[in-house]
Amino acid sequence: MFEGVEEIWMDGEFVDFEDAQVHVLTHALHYGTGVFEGVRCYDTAEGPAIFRWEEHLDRLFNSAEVYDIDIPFSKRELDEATRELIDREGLQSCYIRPIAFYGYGPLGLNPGKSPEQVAIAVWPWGAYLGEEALEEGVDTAISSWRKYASSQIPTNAKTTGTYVNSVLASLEAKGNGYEEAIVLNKEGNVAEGPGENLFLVRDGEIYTTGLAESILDGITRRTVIELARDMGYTVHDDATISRGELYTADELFFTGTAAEVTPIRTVDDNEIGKGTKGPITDEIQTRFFEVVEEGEPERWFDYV
Ligand SMILES: Cc1[nH+]cc(COP(=O)(O)O)c(CN[C@@H](CCC(=O)O)C(=O)O)c1O
Repeated sequence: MFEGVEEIWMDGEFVDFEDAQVHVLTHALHYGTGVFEGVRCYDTAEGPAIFRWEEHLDRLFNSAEVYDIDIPFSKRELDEATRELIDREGLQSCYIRPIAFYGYGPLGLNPGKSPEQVAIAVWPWGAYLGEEALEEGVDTAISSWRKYASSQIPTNAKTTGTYVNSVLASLEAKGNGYEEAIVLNKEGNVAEGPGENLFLVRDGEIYTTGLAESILDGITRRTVIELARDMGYTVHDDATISRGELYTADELFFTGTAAEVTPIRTVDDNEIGKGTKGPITDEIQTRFFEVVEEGEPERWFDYV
């Protein structure tokens, strides 16, 4: 996955890939006390451009605030470091992974005097669930693991430690021969995927789980809601979707920085629609890729 990656930006310096190490007693390794982002730089018609970078940086700093992580660099410094790293790696398009975390210091639940560290890595990352998935869709299963509630752990923060919930769901799905899981919240209604938001199409209208359903406020989710409305679709962005509604949906799809717009073709072996990418999903996916290839609207792109 990281073939060819030469350097990582770490705590203010560009370090060789193999030197980007942390101590085994790093606080975040033991207690999951880190926050991160997943961002894409696309090779647009006008050259490499980071997609909705400002929103991602805002979310990173907001996530950090939840855990009193005082990121010791400004958004501008992280922005400059990222652009320089992409340039030094000679990448036209890439996936960007900023992470801020409590480093090696006294252990114990109170991070106390642990240093606050930041690293940024970039690497080429193609279709998250596989190229074929973008065209044909993925086979999914409802996870037996529920999404943690926002009253238990803030779901508006991308916290490293909380991804064990996603890992469990993903391991279970793949262990049972499916490509991805769909996770229900503690009420038993649909939350999202382990690393994606979920959209449902029924009778020509589009639904996605509301932020109160213990989901991440996905930036791709915001993008798709806006694009779909611009295309004239009615979008219900605060829906409560039951498990049964997944089975009877006309179309389903995931959205995410890594997943982009990935159709869902089956849920628990039930075919969705015709068991392949639905027509509205196709329209939205096509529009999404037009946007990221053309670099339009400008406001969503920061050229490297
Ligand atoms: C739980 C979850 N929900 C929704 C999303 C979509 O959010 P957004 O990227 O802002 O549209 C992501 C992103 N998942 C990231 C990490 C994936 C990984 O495997 O790591 C991503 O897509 O980069 C999630 O992790």
